Amino acid sequence: MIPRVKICCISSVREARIAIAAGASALGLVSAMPSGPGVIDEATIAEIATIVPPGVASFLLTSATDVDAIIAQQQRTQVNTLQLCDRLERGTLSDLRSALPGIALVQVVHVVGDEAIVEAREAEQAGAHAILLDSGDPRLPVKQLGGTSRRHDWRISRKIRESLQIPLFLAGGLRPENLRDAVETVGPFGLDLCTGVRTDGLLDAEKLQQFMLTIRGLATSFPGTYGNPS
Ligand SMILES: O=C(O)c1ccccc1NCC(=O)[C@H](O)[C@H](O)COP(=O)(O)O
Repeated sequence: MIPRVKICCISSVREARIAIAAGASALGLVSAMPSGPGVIDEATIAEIATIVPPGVASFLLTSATDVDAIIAQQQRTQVNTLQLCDRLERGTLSDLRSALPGIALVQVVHVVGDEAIVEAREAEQAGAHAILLDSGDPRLPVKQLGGTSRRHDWRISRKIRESLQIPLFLAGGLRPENLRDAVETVGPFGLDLCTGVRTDGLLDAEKLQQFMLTIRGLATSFPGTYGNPS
């Protein structure tokens, strides 16, 4: 299976069109965060969401930890996928599923150590449709919830992938040069990247093209990347 590609930190309709034309399966739209380079305002997120065609997912990245606030964000922006970059503190994934049928829920787990394995399993059991592994650190005084351009320990990511039945996205420091290693080591359902396809903060069509060509050149199949088919 060739992994899906999610291009994150999309900052304009123009960047969205570039990513879609290059073959991205999903676009990441980053709302207010405690830190990071990719934040845009909600009006722009809503504008971009309107031009995303069927078959391409529009992910709203949120740092909110209150279910009611997250529901309100989805209603304002009309995205089809919510990426929860932090742990919920008020309400549950099950509450979100009930309130927003048809909206996919992707729980981010930051791989800081082995405890991420349990965290990912708990999110699956709580109702996440997919898990996204990233390299932030929510324990810092100013939380890092993504956009770090750092890799984490992909051996832990592989263990997590093997323990899940739901799709796994891998994020954090991905670029054309380490793509093969990432896919062979982790075997993710999808790859998510922000800084690796940007130059001076802007989406770089050439880097993106290089990334997509490298992905398509990966002829190997990776059994088990989407649970167990039985
Ligand atoms: O980019 C940000 O500002 C950001 C801040 C907080 C959460 C997520 C953020 N970016 C979106 C992503 O999820 C990135 O695609 C992901 O962290 C990978 O980023 P990178 O390592 O730069 O490829």
